[in-house]
Amino acid sequence: MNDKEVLKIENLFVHFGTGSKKEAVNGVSLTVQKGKITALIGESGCGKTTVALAVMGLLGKQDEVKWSKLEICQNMIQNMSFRKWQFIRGNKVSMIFQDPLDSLDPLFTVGNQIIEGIRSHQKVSKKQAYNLAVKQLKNLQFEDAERIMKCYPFELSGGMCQRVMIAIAILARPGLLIADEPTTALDVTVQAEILKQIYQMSRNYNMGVLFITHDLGVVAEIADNVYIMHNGKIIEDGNVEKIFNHPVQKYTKALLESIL
Ligand SMILES: Nc1ncnc2c1ncn2[C@@H]1O[C@H](COP(=O)(O)OP(=O)(O)OP(=O)(O)O)[C@@H](O)[C@H]1O
Ligand code: NI
Repeated sequence: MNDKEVLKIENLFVHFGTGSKKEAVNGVSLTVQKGKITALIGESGCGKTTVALAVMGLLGKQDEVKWSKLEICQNMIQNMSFRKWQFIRGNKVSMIFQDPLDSLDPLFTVGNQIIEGIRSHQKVSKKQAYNLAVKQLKNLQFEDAERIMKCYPFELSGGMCQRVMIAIAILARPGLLIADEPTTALDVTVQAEILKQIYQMSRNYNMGVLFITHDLGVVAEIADNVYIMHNGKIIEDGNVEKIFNHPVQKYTKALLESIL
């Protein structure tokens, strides 16, 4: 891994203990660069989320996971050592999940959770953290950010919880952000603003982003590089211009035609 890269996966295989006979992820290799957005796209069930969960060390004990190389922000991951994953998850990587409702703690206010998140990564006072939190929420289209800070998760809609999760993930200033369909639950104007935020964060803080989606419009808008996944394998990759204008594989062409 060179110092421009924040994620390097070589030959990742995942086989779910409880699932079908075939591999959910079948020899995937990909790289995410600093300050760039790398999209992982493909139809539902092709294995995108499974790749993300494997990188985060979040697959179950009964699942078989192996790789030739997995490197995150200059940390070589040899096996699923719990402590190593905790360190990496806490310090280097943030993930925004497809379903936000499971990710917030129902017992604490939104403000509490954002402030805690900031203070576990940056040495700032509670007041400074509060101000950072309010500013970030405003950037994510919460006009009444001060009121939102006092709310419990159950008082917010799914889309609002998702934006809170995005605030927490961004404020952790991770080297690598993994965003799994982060805007699917949101309406179009909010979605556009959030994509802009993720884009700016990646440029301003040199954060590498692995952006999982099946929305090619979104990919065209923000991605620098693209990996096309099909049946557990990467079938084509390249920069966004190459993929959209000069696709090689039949599957990629079909995928592109389906949105035109
Ligand atoms: N916990 C699990 N146990 C068994 N099989 C699973 C499990 N999670 C996912 N799978 C299977 O693994 C394959 C890949 O699933 P995955 O969730 O990674 O797809 P995806 O590309 O993220 O799809 P989507 O776009 O719908 O989110 C699917 O066939 C799915 O049914
Ligand atoms: Ni998924």
